[in-house]
Amino acid sequence: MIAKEKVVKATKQGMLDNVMRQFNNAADIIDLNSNIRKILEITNNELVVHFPVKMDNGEVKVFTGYRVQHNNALGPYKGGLRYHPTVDIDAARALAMWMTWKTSLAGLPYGGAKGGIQLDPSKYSSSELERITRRFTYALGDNIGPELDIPAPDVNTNPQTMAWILDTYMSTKAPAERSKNMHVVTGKPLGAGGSEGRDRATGYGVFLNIKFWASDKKITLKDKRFIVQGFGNVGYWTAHFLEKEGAKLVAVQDQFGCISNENGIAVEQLFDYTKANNGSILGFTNTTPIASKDFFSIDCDICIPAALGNQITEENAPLIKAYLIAEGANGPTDVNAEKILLKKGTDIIPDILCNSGGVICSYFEWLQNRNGEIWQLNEVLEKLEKKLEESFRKVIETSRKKDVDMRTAAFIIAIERLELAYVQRGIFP
Ligand SMILES: NC(=O)C1=CN([C@@H]2O[C@H](COP(=O)(O)OP(=O)(O)OC[C@H]3O[C@@H](n4cnc5c(N)ncnc54)[C@H](O)[C@@H]3O)[C@@H](O)[C@H]2O)C=CC1
Ligand SMILES: O=C(O)CCC(=O)C(=O)O
Repeated sequence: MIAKEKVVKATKQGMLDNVMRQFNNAADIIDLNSNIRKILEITNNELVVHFPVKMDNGEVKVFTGYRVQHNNALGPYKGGLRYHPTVDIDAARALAMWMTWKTSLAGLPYGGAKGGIQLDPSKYSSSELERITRRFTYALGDNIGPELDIPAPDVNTNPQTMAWILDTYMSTKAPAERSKNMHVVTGKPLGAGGSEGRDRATGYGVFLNIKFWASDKKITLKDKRFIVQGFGNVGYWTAHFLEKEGAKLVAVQDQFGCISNENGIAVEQLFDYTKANNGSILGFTNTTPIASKDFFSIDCDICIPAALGNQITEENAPLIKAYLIAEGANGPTDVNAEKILLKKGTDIIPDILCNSGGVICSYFEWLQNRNGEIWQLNEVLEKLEKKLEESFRKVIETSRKKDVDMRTAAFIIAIERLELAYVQRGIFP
């Protein structure tokens, strides 16, 4: 049973402080019912687990895992699992809150959750990571479930991780119940109940949002120069679709460093190179290494942060030359940096809209598992585009109607949907 103790308001600087400031800003503008504000500004449930795992050399290590469930007024909790040294309770709280706003904005029947394990996966073998994931799943027990809380991939987790979770979770159920639990996680490999298109869904969604934005501004993406921070699932697929549209990748940053070429970096070749180079972009042909601190000041049209939170700060925001920031990552821009950017006329497609293609496709996977259906790739991508376009239009319209930036508009839509749910249920008329 998860402890029911509710968390106090954000006190630390960082992602939690950021998401709380974003929430309070929108809640003030719509004069959110004070009772509903009390519910939304804290998390429903928080689980912290310490679990032992035997390493390849026989040593036992104890790991710390988290799952924070922020809100489920609109449906089961939903959100990814991150394996990274920066994962802690505040990071999980912040990321869980963003999931609540994201699923609400997308019109999905979900709430928000997030979690993960505090570790550096590059230090462990594949079989160690499998054992860590399986023990974590046992530790989470029935605090996750197909109609309760549905994890998915995030930083340093992938379809394989989801398949281990599925297999472990199913093994705890009676044989006749097992196949009814396929939708306990999404982002699974195709052979293990995954959906066509989930691999590319987040990056495709980032790309589509950029395309909708460009079409709204009556500009074309051909020959536009873009930079990407993070060349993992989200960064790679975003770059893939932008390149297909005729845009030019001029710099990339990952955890190992930063490379640039103003004449363009070939996305598919870079992807193949990273696969053969332990995931690193460094040393790729025809590129110049540059200092990571200079990444955001590179001359370009579009900047796509697709790695970790709080990357665009008060320090580097004034140096950014891009006129559009498309947030592939969750929480990449801190609130003070955003003020600087908006003041100088930079547009920002906010994370809860820009990267929502992933969770929308997860919803499609969940529906397919639940209903015993298998959809074709084109069907998935068409449905995804339709949903994303609806969200984008709503955000643009609200932003114009209320004369607010796109993030504030997105938060207003998300919070108002939750407010309506509480009010209509008669809990807080
Ligand atoms: N995978 C998904 O479907 C979704 C992911 N996101 C968000 O997108 C972001 C990236 O996630 P994924 O692509 O799934 O992760 P990933 O694990 O596939 O890739 C992460 C990338 O970020 C780079 N990176 C890590 N630390 C860095 C640093 N300090 N500086 C620069 N680069 C760094 C890594 O080298 C790697 O290229 C995260 O913020 C995640 O929450 C958002 C929605 C859905
Ligand atoms: O696909 C999902 O359920 C959630 C993905 C995620 O963690 C996110 O959107 O940040």
